Amino acid sequence: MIQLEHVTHAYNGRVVLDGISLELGEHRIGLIGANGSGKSTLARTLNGLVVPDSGRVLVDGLDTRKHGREVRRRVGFVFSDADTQIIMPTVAEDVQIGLRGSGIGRAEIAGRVDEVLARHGLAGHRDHPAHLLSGGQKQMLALASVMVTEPRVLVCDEPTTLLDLRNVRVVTEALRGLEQQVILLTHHLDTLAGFDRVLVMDEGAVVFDGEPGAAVEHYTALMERRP
Ligand SMILES: Nc1ncnc2c1ncn2[C@@H]1O[C@H](COP(=O)(O)OP(=O)(O)OP(=O)(O)O)[C@@H](O)[C@H]1O
Repeated sequence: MIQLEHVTHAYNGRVVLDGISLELGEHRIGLIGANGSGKSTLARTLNGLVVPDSGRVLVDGLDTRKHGREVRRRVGFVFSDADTQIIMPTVAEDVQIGLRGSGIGRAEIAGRVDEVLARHGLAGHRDHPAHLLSGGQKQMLALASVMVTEPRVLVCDEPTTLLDLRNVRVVTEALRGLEQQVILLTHHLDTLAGFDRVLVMDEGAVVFDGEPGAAVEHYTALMERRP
């Protein structure tokens, strides 16, 4: 369970999160809203990448302000541009690096890497140069590299933005199949069908909180009213 209590954050004096309080317990939660409405900043507070100016974020009762490392072990983060997340030369090395310092033995690491690569459709690319993968494969690798650490929650910040339609489907299906809690930020509104809950953000506040169809309607109406 993730709890936000009166979370407020400003950049250069401009408030981008304005006193947000939420309890995030559902399996699949979507977060939508206009560019600049504060979605990424909110998402980054969930694993302590951003610590709010005031208020607090609790992950299983752990305050992100005090327990950043422990929180990041529980809350994995996938970015929209996989290139910024892939850091090692080969596919297997990139997955493996997430387990460095975990105290897990070599044989178990190798087994976990193989299993995660297979689950993400990358078994045949084990020793491939990571930078030569297609955009969709890179996003699956970024996902695999986070999933190997077995987070309890996965926050995905527009993971399909740079992908073609086929790969949007591949990544969306992969996210749907996860047992973990998934919090998905997206401008691809149709990927939220079947989600348990969708939040709409506008100007630093959550302005709608409900089921996907109603949330998309609310967001569409909001955008149509904009000059
Ligand atoms: N590190 C930063 N320094 C200064 N301003 C920032 C920083 N990060 C975000 N902002 C500003 O905060 C506001 C909210 O940005 P944020 O990225 O949270 O919005 P978003 O809803 O995720 O937008 P998008 O849909 O475009 O990704 C924007 O005006 C942005 O320019």
